[in-house]
Amino acid sequence: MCAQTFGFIGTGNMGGAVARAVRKHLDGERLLLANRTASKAEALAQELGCRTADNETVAETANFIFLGVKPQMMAALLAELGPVLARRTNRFILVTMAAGLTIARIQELSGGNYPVIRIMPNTPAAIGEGMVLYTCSEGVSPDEEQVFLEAMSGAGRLSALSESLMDAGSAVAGCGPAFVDLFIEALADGGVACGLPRAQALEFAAQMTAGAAKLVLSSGQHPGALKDAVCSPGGTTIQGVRALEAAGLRSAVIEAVLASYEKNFDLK
Ligand SMILES: NC(=O)C1=CN([C@@H]2O[C@H](COP(=O)(O)OP(=O)(O)OC[C@H]3O[C@@H](n4cnc5c(N)ncnc54)[C@H](OP(=O)(O)O)[C@@H]3O)[C@@H](O)[C@H]2O)C=CC1
Ligand SMILES: O=C(O)[C@@H]1CCC=N1
Repeated sequence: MCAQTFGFIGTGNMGGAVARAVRKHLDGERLLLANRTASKAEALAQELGCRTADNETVAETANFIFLGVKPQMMAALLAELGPVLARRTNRFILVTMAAGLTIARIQELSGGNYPVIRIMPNTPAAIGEGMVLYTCSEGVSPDEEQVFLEAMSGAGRLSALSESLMDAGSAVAGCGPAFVDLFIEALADGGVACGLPRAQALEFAAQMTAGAAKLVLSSGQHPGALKDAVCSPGGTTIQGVRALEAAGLRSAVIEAVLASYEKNFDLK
């Protein structure tokens, strides 16, 4: 078990998901949770068997300080934490998960050239099936990166990514669960339209989506080839593919990723 303390400020959807993942490889004593609405942190602390604290205590004591607030709230939070961080004499690393905000911006807002790890997680991290992109600032040592990666390994796949590509990666891996959830919901609606009970339609749609994704990853085959393997000549699937192409599915998905990517620039 890791001897470092991990603190979370902001335990909402994403901060909470990452805290759940980190707890798998971290003793409860080493995990501190703070949230504006304290009851949210308290409920999660009860679930995870760890402690709550206020923002100041987390900023004073944690070795890895996860900033789990919305990008629009980051300036106010770091203005509050800045004096506390400036008083610290021991080593700490800020971990930001905020969409759009660069490492340089986090350093500027925090008032110090502190080491920062910028991550882009996603909600499946809560169950160990996440895709977590990360980039380390100068000043994060290889040993510290290793400690961080071990603690985060319960989140799913971790992939180092140049900061210049973080917004693009975010549009695919960070926002993507929402796009896939829409697709699963629509698949289930289609099943209901064909007469399936709702619960079964949803189960079939979700398990199929998980299985298809795992097949892409494990087979190494191009998704186009896997699609071809499903489409029997003169069969049923190709008629569905025809309908999706007529409705512009692929273009719609590409536009969705671009729209999410572009929004990052409003948040900087
Ligand atoms: N949701 C997602 O899928 C992803 C989100 N992110 C990033 O994660 C970050 C959080 O997003 P998300 O979890 O969705 O948002 P949420 O609104 O679910 O969570 C934000 C949390 O921060 C708390 N908070 C706000 N201000 C403060 C403060 N000053 N001190 C302590 N706690 C505070 C809020 O408390 P309260 O309970 O009072 O509202 C809330 O619980 C964002 O920066 C986002 O860009 C990154 C990848 C994916
Ligand atoms: O919608 C958002 O802003 C966050 C960032 C990536 C996923 N969700």
